[in-house]
Amino acid sequence: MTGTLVLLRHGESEWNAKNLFTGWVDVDLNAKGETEARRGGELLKEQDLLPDVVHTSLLRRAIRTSEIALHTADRHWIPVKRSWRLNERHYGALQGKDKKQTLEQYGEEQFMLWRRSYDVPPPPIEDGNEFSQFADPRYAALPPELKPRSECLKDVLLRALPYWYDAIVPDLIAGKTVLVAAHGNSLRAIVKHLDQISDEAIAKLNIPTGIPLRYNLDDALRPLNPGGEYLDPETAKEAAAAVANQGR
Ligand SMILES: O=C(O)[C@@H](CO)OP(=O)(O)O
Repeated sequence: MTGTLVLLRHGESEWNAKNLFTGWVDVDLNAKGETEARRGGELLKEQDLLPDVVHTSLLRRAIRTSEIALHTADRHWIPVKRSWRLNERHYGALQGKDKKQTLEQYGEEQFMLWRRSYDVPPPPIEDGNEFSQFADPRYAALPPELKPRSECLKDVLLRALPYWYDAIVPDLIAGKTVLVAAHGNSLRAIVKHLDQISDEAIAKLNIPTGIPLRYNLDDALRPLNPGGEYLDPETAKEAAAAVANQGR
C-alpha cells in the first residue's frame, strides 16, 4: 500500500455563511469555520491519522483551516506546500453574487449548470470587477493563458492534475500520510479523478466543510476504500446535503 490521503475542505467561511459565490475571492473563516477546523484536527488525532506533509491552495480559508487542524493535532511542524492549482474553482462573473438571488434570476437549470455541471463555466469576470484576481500579486508569475477568468469543474481538474502527479503523488509513493486542505470544487475534481466518477454523476457529489475524508490507496493509486471514509460520517452526510441545497 502507498501512503494515506486525507482530504479536508476548509471550515465555513464568511461568504459560505452569507450564501455568496466565492471562488478565488480570498475570504476568511468565520468563528464556526474555526471551530470546524479544530474539530477536524481532533478527529485526525483521535483516529491516529497524523499527517506527515500538508498541501494547500493559496487561499486564506484553506491555509487557516490546515493551520488550526494541524495545531490541534500537534502536527503544526510538518512541511507545507502550497499551489494555486489547489485553489477553489474560479467562479467567474458569479463571484460575490448571492446564490439564492442567482437561482431566482436565472432559474434552476441554468443555476445548476453553472454550479455543478462538469463542463459549463459561468460567464467570465471582467478584469476591473471588484472581485477579480487579475491584479493579485500571488498570481503575478502565472502566464496569462493559465490565469482563469472563470472555470468549470473540467478546467479545475485539468489544472489540478499536474500538481497531483508532480507534488502529491510523490509524497504518497513515499508512504506518507498526506493532508490536502483545499476547497469544495478542487476536492470534487480530485475525488472525480480518484474514484473515476462519470461527468454526469459528479454533479451529485458535495463535500462538507471541515470533516477529514480518508482514502487508502493501492500501489496504482486506486482507492482501496472507494468514495473514501469521512472521519465523522453522520455529520458529513447531513452537511453534504446542506451544501447541495444552497440557494434554496
Ligand atoms: O462559492 C464557492 O466558491 C463554492 C464553494 O463554497 O460554492 P458551490 O458549492 O456553490 O460551488
